Amino acid sequence: MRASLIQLAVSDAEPPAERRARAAALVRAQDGADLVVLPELWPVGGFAYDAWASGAEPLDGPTAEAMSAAAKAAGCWLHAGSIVERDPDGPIYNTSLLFAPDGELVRTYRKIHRFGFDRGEAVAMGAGQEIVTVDAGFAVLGLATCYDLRFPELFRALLDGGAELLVVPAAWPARRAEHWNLLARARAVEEQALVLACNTAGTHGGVEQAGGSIAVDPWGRVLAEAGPDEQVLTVDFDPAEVAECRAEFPVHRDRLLGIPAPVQR
Ligand SMILES: O=C(O)CCC(=O)C(=O)O
Repeated sequence: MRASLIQLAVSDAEPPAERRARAAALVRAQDGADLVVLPELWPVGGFAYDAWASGAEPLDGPTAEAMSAAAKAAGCWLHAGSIVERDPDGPIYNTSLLFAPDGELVRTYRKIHRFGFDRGEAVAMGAGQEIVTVDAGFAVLGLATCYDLRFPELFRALLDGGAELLVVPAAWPARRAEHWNLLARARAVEEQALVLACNTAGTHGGVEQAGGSIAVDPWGRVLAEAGPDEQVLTVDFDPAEVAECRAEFPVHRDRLLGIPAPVQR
């Protein structure tokens, strides 16, 4: 299987419609790939908080429409990264979109852990409530977004939901690039899963991005890794390796289920 991680450079200067057209053209060009992944919040300029409310879209809005057509044209699964979703009955959400090769929007995932560091996302967005796994035929995908990477309990829940391939779009700052790389590998080792983690490049909302999109196998080995600038990272992977790794080293068999409450002495 082949994946393309489109590490898009997102800048405050590029008008959203141009960025959307550019992203769609990049997806269409990946016609040899089985799965294409875009990063987090690229349609609204990532960290450009001021653009979130005005850039919010419904699930059949212009980004979903362009990405559906691009997935169909390329004939591949497309994790289109995330948009700011406008829910007519609620708050806005940081929502990932997953399209099948026929262009159907098969699942969405609302980011559960909002980035509370500078309060921006935690104040502006609603929190997702649903753990999302999707059987894509070649593997069961587990969906998470950016800051979620810091919360291993989510990934354990994805494992319990059958996840074999963890897909993580992000807008991860350069300041914590080592965390990004280390956590992507840690999640692969812990869950004995493949990890495809696609970041943005460039600087948006005044925050320089790490790039460094990464593909990791279930043993924690790096299959491919991007540099800091815009690029399409292509990687070949074998979904069967997940079951092989879990059979050869069945660590999940030894899990402590029903962890007792801590005792303070
Ligand atoms: O956890 C981090 O260091 C970055 C998280 C982040 O930028 C996000 O979730 O948007």
